[in-house]
Amino acid sequence: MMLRFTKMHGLGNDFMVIDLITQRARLTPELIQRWADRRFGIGFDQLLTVEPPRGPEMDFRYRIYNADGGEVENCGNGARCFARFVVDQQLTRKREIRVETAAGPLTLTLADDGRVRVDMGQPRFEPERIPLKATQVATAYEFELNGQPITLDALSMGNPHAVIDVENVDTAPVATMGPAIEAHPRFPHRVNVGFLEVTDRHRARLRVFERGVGETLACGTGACAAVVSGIRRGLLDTPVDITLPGGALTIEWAGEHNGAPAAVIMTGPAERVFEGRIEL
Ligand SMILES: N[C@@H](CCC[C@H](N)C(=O)O)C(=O)O
Repeated sequence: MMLRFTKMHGLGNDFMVIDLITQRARLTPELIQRWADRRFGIGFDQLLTVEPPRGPEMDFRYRIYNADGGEVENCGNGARCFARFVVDQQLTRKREIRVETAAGPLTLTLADDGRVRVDMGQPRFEPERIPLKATQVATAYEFELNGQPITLDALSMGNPHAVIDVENVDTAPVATMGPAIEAHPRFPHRVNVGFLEVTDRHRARLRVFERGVGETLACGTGACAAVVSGIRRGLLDTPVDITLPGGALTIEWAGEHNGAPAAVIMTGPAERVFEGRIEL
């Protein structure tokens, strides 16, 4: 049986997108790993599936799998590509789309300039919701890594993120520190690791070592987590233009009011690359 798919990307964070409304497929971690391979497969950071919603208040269900085959809760660049995909494939005529994810509902809006605006929901700081082994909420957690002390912030955007401040992202130790923190025993579900350089109060640069993938050209939830962390620690003010190796996103966050964090808004591009069919 042949399965239709679309290759897409958001700032170079690339996806295989499969319509599971008009087609059927049983996905296994082994199959996803094989397809994700950039030499022997299609090549992607994440696989996204478009599925029928399970409740009447949602338009679609959106599921996300990392290149290592593991299903994850959230993907910001994927959410924008999801919105572009369902409109281009004429699966909806709406311009404001409600989708169900493993992290909760998301609202995706197609703007007139072709960019997609996503209400990414509330960030969460409680250690048990990240999850992170820590006794209380903080913005600076002390870690030991290969015998060296390091300080990082941690929060959840539906998926877990660590944020480390660096002077210059170009020389940040992403390839060495990224995998060591991703697999640190204090993050029982592993973690995405962002290296944040604050340029001024409304601009920042970021590189992300993604859980289950490695360093990617961009990470939408990582950008949201880094901006929220920067605003919470008094380093940044909303809105923030954050530049990743693959391009820039605009992130807005109105902070916390009466102990409740505001939702994070992410705006950026979503591109279709090609369509294909693969033997299942
Ligand atoms: N690329 C994504 C995040 C994908 C999931 C992440 N690797 C995880 O394991 O949580 C984004 O744009 O947010």
